[in-house]
Amino acid sequence: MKQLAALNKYFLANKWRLILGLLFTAISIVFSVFQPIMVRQIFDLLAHNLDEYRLLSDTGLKGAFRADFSRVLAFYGISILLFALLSGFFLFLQRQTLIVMSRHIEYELKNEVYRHYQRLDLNFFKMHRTGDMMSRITEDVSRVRMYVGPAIMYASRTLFLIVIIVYLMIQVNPLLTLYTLSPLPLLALTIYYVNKIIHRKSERIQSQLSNITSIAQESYSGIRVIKSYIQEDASAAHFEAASEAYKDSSISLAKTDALFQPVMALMIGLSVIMTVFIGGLQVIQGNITVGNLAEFVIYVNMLMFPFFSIGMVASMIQRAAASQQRINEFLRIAPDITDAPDARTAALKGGVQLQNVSFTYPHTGITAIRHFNLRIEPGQKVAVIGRTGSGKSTLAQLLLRMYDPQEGKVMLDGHDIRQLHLANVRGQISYVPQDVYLFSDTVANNIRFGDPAADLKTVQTAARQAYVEKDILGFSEGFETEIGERGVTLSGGQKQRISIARALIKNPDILIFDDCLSAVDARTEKEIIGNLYAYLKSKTAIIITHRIFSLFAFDKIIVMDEGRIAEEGTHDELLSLNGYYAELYARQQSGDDEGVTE
Ligand SMILES: Nc1ncnc2c1ncn2[C@@H]1O[C@H](COP(=O)(O)OP(=O)(O)OP(=O)(O)O)[C@@H](O)[C@H]1O
Repeated sequence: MKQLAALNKYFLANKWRLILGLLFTAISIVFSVFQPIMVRQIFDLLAHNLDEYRLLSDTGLKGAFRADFSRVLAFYGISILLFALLSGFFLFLQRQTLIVMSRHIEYELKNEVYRHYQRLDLNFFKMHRTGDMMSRITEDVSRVRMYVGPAIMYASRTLFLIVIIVYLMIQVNPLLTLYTLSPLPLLALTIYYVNKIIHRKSERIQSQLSNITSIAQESYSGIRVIKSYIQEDASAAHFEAASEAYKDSSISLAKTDALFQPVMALMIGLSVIMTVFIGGLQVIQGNITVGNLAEFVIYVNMLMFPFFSIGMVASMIQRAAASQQRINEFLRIAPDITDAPDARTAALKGGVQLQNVSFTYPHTGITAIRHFNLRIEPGQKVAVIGRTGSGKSTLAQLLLRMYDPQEGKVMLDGHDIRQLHLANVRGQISYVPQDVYLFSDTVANNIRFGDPAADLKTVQTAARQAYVEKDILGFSEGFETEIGERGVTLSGGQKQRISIARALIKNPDILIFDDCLSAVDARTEKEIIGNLYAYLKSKTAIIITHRIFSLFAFDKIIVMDEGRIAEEGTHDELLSLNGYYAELYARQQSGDDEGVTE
């Protein structure tokens, strides 16, 4: 249960709601125990006065006696109603404080987990499944809420009720109390175990349901492949099998649920019978009054739910502890890439230097960069070419400080990148990734992601520079067109260019384009490069590519191979080397490969 201690800070932050909630619970219970006491008084009054009433039957006082007695009964009736209303009112306030508190804690915990995810390194996201991360922030947080709200509410109610009622019962007759309460622990235990079985079955149903959802989702996304391979029937059979497993589990849960109520009723019945039987004997022996017996029967009924909830609360707490442990597991992971204690902020001009850098991906052990040295002066344009898997994208990740190299230094304008604030580094570099990602939002907002304060005119200019404005104006709602599942479907080339516009609008000093023109045709590519040439005039640009852009006068071209620089120089210098670059150029010229962009 120590996992749940992590939630104490939230209780502290919500202490007034908690204190008031507990106070309202106590008040509500005090009002509720008046009812059995008054019932006892009515019964005793009745028993006592009935004989007197019979004696008066021949006198004229009978009518007056009845009227008086009716008034007393009415007084009791109204009082019971009043106390029930007051108890109900405080019960309402109890829920308004404790359940509201649990919703606040749920909100704060969810935000804490989300904020933590945002701070974690890329490595964390590579090592954990998205579904796992999502379930910890949704289902696990919901289970924890059951502890911080309902479990506390039921537990405090149970505790107060049991203490007060058992005290009152003992006052009347300790022996009868013992007999009456004896079946109740059994009830709590039964509920606990039945609840565990129900929970286990519900969990299975939940995972089968998510399996069904993902099968359906995959088949909708891959419908073109399914149809073209005529796999509709196989796909339906796959879905049916998953549905059947879900149906069987649901029926099994319904059976357990159906048993639950009768078992409860049996236990309650047993307690009441025991009370009436033993209590009746006690009345005959003159140890207690008939009123006490009636009072006891009400107490037993009042104790049923608290004992029932002991089992429920115990399993709620167990589940919450398991969930909180899963949440803590992630919250305890600290990002490796953080600001150094003495981190500084610098206005970068665009100088980039890598000194003997070696980098191995921590979770796979693949060495992607080996003893790498490179110097780029501010304002230089550099092309990075190389076979697939040669480490080009990894180089970009190191410049953005998504990872720290195990050896060597990455420097920006002479500052070790680890000595600069992370936000300072990433704020001055624009990166266009290889696998473009656009959010489900409007085109304009997707571009604005690079500069949230940008007005429409600036957005339009960036789109024009990325040579995508014409395409956007062709959409039904122009820049306000929604992208994503429910919006317009963009071509790969359009996505790439919107992603470039997003990088340009940021207006940084250093830009890294990671093979981001692979999906556009040669003519469009030429236009973009023409536009970029003007835009990049005073900026440092690193263009990772598989194609040779001979139009673009790069200050330097590097050819990478297995994480090292294999060739380095200008276009002409590299051609004269007669190496990989010259070979690629020749291949592109002859049309064996994609054409050289000219
Ligand atoms: N996130 C990662 N985790 C583990 N290994 C990785 C990761 N990204 C890349 N690698 C590995 O590092 C090596 C270099 O990959 P990288 O993506 O840098 O190559 P690349 O030259 O950009 O390739 P491409 O031209 O296909 O994009 C490859 O062997 C690759 O499998």
